[in-house]
Amino acid sequence: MENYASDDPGPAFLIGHHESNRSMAVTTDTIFKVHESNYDMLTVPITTPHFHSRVLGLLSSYLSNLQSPTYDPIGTMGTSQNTRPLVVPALSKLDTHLTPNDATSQIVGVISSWIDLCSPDPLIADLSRQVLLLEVAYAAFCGIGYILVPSPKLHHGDLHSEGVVYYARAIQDAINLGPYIQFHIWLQMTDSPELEVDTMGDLAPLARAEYLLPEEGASPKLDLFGTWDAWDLIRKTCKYHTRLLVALVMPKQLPPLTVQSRWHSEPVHLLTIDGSCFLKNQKGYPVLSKAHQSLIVKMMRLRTVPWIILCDVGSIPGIEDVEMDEDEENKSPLSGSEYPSLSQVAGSAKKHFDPTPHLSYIRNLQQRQPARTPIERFGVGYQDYLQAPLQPLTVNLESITYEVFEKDPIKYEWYERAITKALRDWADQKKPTSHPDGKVVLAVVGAGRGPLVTRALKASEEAGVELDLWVVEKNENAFVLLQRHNETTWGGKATLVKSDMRSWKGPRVRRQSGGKANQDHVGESLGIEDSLLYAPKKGENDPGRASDLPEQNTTDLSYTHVDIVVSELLGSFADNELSPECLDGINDLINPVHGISIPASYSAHFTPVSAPKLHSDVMNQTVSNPAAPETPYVVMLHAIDFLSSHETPVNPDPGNHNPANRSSGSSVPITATEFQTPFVQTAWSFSHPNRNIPDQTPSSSTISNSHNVRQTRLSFPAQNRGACHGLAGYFETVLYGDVELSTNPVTMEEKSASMISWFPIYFPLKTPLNVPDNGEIVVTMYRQTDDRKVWYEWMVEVFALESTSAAGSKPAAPMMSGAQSISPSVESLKIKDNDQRNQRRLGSTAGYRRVRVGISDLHSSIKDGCLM
Ligand SMILES: C[S@@+](CC[C@H](N)C(=O)[O-])C[C@H]1O[C@@H](n2cnc3c(N)ncnc32)[C@H](O)[C@@H]1O
Repeated sequence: MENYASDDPGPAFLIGHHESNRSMAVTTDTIFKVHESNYDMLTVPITTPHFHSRVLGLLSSYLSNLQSPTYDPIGTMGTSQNTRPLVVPALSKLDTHLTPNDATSQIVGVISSWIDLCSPDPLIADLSRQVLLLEVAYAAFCGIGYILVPSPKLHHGDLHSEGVVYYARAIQDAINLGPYIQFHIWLQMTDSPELEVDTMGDLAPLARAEYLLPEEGASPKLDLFGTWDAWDLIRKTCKYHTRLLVALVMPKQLPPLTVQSRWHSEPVHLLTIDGSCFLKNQKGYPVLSKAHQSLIVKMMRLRTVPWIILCDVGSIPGIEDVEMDEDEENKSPLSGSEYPSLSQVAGSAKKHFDPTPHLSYIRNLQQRQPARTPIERFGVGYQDYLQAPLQPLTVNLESITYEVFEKDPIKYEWYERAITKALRDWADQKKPTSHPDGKVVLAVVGAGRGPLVTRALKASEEAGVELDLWVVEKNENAFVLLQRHNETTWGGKATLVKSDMRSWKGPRVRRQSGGKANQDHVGESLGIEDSLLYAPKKGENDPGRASDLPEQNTTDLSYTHVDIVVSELLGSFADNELSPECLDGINDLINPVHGISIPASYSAHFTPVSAPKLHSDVMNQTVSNPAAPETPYVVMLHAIDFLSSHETPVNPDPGNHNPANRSSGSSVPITATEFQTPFVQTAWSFSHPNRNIPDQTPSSSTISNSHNVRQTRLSFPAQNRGACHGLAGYFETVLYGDVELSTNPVTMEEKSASMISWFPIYFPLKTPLNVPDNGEIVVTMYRQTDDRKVWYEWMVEVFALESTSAAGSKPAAPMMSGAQSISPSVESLKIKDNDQRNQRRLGSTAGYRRVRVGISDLHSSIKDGCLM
């Protein structure tokens, strides 16, 4: 991996400084010093310790005077928890250091960490809610744009996650109160009870005993998805609000990749790294483990690059007193903006003190970001951006759209390879051609601006096989360019036909020689409405055809077959731009014995995903477009999590906090963390020429398209709980022989790495479905047609496994219903699939039964179907 080149500077890191016990007024001068130290921002508590003691005092006097409520005879008082509510008075001068000034734009306000919005004691929860709202209101008044809200407290004695719903409700109020504020919920990656430590002055321990469960001493366990669960509840309560974001704590010990990839799919806008997360290299400099570096690299490639907040890493020079220990005072200098390698340090004679070594390290990490892949560079700005799929059949594409396709470094190269191979095979196998002179009749159908024509001509040269080349395109604007290319680039070697390929009658050839052949004759003789054959004037840049060919009469021309038809009519889900219907239209023109289609076949694939950003965007679009949640979108999927995947990561990083893998220097390459391999399955496929098209009824005015209907029902085991927001769709195609293209993440590297022409497709769900641990997601999908248009229908069911015997052990994978589970590319899953099918034949798995716990609507894109 190279580092970023100067023409690809990579994402800029914005880095902030957080001090847990900061209590000072922030002025423009403070911010000046922050910038001077190379930080970009500062966190500031919204209120002071004075406010904290005022609230504690209020609570204490309230509790000491508390009398039990007098219950009325019909018990209405029993339904009210706060019979005499405790009201926190508005902030006073001493309660906050914040004041509206120019500095506020560089500040992240921090909500008091001593509150407990989740407390089972309604008094504490309500007091905390009031503190939150007072602080938010004041921050909003001051013009603060970003707020950090301490995480919900998940453990209260033996109660677990009970109060998250109160927290969520309070956050909803806060969002409404600060209409210009972005709220960052400060979350650990996993729910680890020992990370929830109460400190002096916290409200949590003040919860009254009657609201807590008697502790039975069962020690709470680590729950890998516990904090994600809490986040899911909060954001659902707040209806996926676009101003509700995650501030994610980088833990000292990183959790499994399944957990990391889940957070990567969430709106993480702040990444907080505590001083304790850093290791020390041999020279005593703070460094991060390789695993931490790789995760940062991965996170920094999100569409919205998260800001990094360094927490408790020492003071900013000039702002607070720098307390140095002797060791630190003797440390070596940083040379320029580069963080020094060990040899640089050893060789440096001049010694300086670096007051912000953690910051210097992160700045150095920024410079060592690996180069972006071609698709990442190509897709900048398009990550997780919903686009309506193209309809090139009914809408004429613009030149710029073709230009974007033509930038693909792989697609055209692979087509050329496929055509060359097909021509060589044709010649080697001495197959008769459809041309009387023995030329192979090749037609590029749907030629656009002609890149495949250029490739066909190159392939002909490479293979040493002569072509009779036909070019069909229905876009009259693109056709102008085809005419120009034929004249200037292709030497008039192509015969151009402006027509919908479905109404083209096929190529024409002379059966006898001796007469005067002229392209004009060919054009006149076609007799196809709205079609045009391009015939350059004699002597006018027309070396190949008009002047060289012997004269003959048009009556000598007759239709012939196409030996090789080359097309690129594929969409992100293979058949969604109606390649099957278009190629059916020329099926009869293809040489019935030896005819070849490039592509020979293509297949659609999908897998269920969690995609909160896409869900939120689709919901927002629904306001103006009710069909939005029933539209398949083309998206460069990025912030998504695959719900069904291999448990073993593709590229496990053993370097997680292993001192042997410590990185100290500027020269060590970093790669982005690779998450697990998804379980992607094949929905259906099409192949051409299609020898099985049923005969059309002569009495019917329309062509029956029922042979292009498809249906599938596939089951996906889901190892970990999550929220299913939709399906990610891909395609694979066999161009010819072993030349294949793929956007399927499982096979793309092997088949067509670096191809950029297609982004995946996303089939949304109107309402997300929650999936339990070790659950099963079953997807039923249809490709439908009414002979005028084509559309998709999709529906998702979620199943949980329920033990039917007290002592049953968990099966390796969920049970199957009527669904298939086949992935041709994933051998291990094939084996699992066979096992499951065998089980299905037997009818049960001992000790377990499937319980449907969720079902989506039957979604249909009929309103936005593709017109045939
Ligand atoms: C995805 S573009 C590919 C263009 C070009 N072959 C390339 O690879 O850059 C598909 C092209 O097929 C054309 N097309 C689609 N359906 C067609 C049809 N039924 N008859 C003729 N052209 C068609 C479109 O106008 C468009 O130019």
